Amino acid sequence: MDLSSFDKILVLDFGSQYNQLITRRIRDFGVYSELKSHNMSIEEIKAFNPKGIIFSGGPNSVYADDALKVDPKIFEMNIPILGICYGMQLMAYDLGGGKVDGEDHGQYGHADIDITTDDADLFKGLPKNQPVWMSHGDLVRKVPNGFENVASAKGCPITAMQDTARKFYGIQFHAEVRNTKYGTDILKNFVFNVCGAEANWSMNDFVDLKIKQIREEVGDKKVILGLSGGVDSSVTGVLLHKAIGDQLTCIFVDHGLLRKNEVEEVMDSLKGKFGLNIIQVDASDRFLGKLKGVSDPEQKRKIIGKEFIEVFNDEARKLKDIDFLAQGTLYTDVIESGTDTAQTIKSHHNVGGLPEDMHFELIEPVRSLFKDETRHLGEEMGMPANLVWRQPFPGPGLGIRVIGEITQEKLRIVRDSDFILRKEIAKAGLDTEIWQYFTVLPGFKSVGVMGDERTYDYTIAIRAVNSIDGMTADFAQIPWDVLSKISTKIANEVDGINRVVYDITSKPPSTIEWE
Ligand SMILES: Nc1ncnc2c1ncn2[C@@H]1O[C@H](COP(=O)(O)OP(=O)(O)OP(=O)(O)O)[C@@H](O)[C@H]1O
Ligand SMILES: O=c1[nH]c(=O)c2[nH+]cn([C@@H]3O[C@H](COP(=O)(O)O)[C@@H](O)[C@H]3O)c2[nH]1
Ligand SMILES: NC(=O)CC[C@H](N)C(=O)O
Ligand SMILES: [Mg+2]
Repeated sequence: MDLSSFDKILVLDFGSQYNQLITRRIRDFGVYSELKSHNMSIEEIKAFNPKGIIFSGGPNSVYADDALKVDPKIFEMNIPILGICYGMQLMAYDLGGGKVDGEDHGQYGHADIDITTDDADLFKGLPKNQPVWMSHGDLVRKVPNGFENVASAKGCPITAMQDTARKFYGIQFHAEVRNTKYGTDILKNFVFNVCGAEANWSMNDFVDLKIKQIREEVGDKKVILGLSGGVDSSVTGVLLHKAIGDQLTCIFVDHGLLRKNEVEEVMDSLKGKFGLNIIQVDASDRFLGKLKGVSDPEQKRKIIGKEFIEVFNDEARKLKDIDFLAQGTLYTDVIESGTDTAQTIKSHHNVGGLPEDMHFELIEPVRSLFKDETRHLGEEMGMPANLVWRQPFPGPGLGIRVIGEITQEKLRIVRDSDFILRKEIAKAGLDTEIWQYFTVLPGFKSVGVMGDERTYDYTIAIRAVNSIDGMTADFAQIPWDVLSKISTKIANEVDGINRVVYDITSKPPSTIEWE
């Protein structure tokens, strides 16, 4: 099996935080799609043989010195092109006769657009007036030669443009985000009606394709996998085992930052299952030793990332002749850690936290997927629901839930309060409904009164969110009576806590974890 048997849509990357969302929406339609650099050569594009090409959004301005470009010959390939935001501006700027500028403008968030013609290919079958999501500072002022303006919005007279003869299209808004009500339909109109693609790809093909790629890459060499018991590394482990069998050894690291009973639970759920061979390493002293006295979140993440690799190195030395390190890295970890074109939000330990002088070659088969896609991949491979739908737990563990310096005392408080929270959430039957929930120790003290005595103790925060892919999230609305029980139990049973607060922020503007 190779890619030539599928219809494909190529997405070219100009640096938007949402670029991979475009490819995954298209994969959701059953059409194979990949994100590639805007620098891709015409020969490489020909070899990929896409049915259509999409230019993503991006932070630059098309008229600036640092603007990212495409080879102009792409416009002569006779392949349909859709430009989104920056992508549309690039077409307007590069195709001749168009005009783009950034004067007195800026539109971020909701907007209502009007489709101004009955013959707008991308909006076939959709309402003439519809809500979209914008995020731009520049505007197309004049459409390029051969194009017509087909939609407008307040403050954005040219919101969509088309040249039906060449099959070139541009939209100023982001069809790939969920806030654009008919975004999926607009992308479908492009993929199926304009490009004529067929839905002939599925997650099952992804499994076959990855197994083939992994076998080619690894050959007869050996691989260790960082296995946390979480969704991403477990799915990666099962996939790798299908591909290379006993050439795989899994390393589960107890870094002293795990949740209560986690070591036993992980070993119970995975040891001897799916053919996985697991080595458990107790490395808590070395992690906690290196973290002593460190309070900066990015520094903590980098120390944890480096120490993980040190542990993997030590284990690889014992096993001998290990060339590859596998991880369950997801696209969210990659984009938030920063790329050539995207900014660093936080260094995920398994990407931005890796040391520069690493001796392993990395194997990360789910690196282009989002959490929900990885879950579907796990289901596709027959993994049980309790594993696939387990809530995410970050690699740096409780280390980024104790804000500032980590001490044993603070770890105990987060661990015990998290345990109570998880128990009560499960009792209330909410554990399969809320995407992720945990407690955070902000590290300040406040005054309380318990048993007629003054206390001066720590505050604990409850963080609970709903999300699909971890890129955006809303705070979960846990019923008051459940919250009330949790609060009472934590204040009564966890020594050192006299106040419980509830985090009611979404992502953005916050992130899910506090560090
Ligand atoms: N305790 C650990 N021991 C070994 N490897 C780990 C550990 N924690 C994290 N990793 C590695 O880091 C990767 C990223 O961690 P992350 O928490 O994002 O994924 P996960 O634990 O596999 O899944 P989930 O997001 O559901 O918790 C993991 O896929 C795994 O390869
Ligand atoms: O393996 C990981 N290593 C990390 O360094 C890391 N930081 C955050 N997370 C998890 O990623 C998702 C998004 O989290 P944020 O909104 O906090 O960035 C949430 O599910 C977080 O729990 C991490 N996972
Ligand atoms: N999201 C985008 O693609 C933005 C494009 C461009 N940087 C602008 O501000 O208009
Ligand atoms: Mg995890």
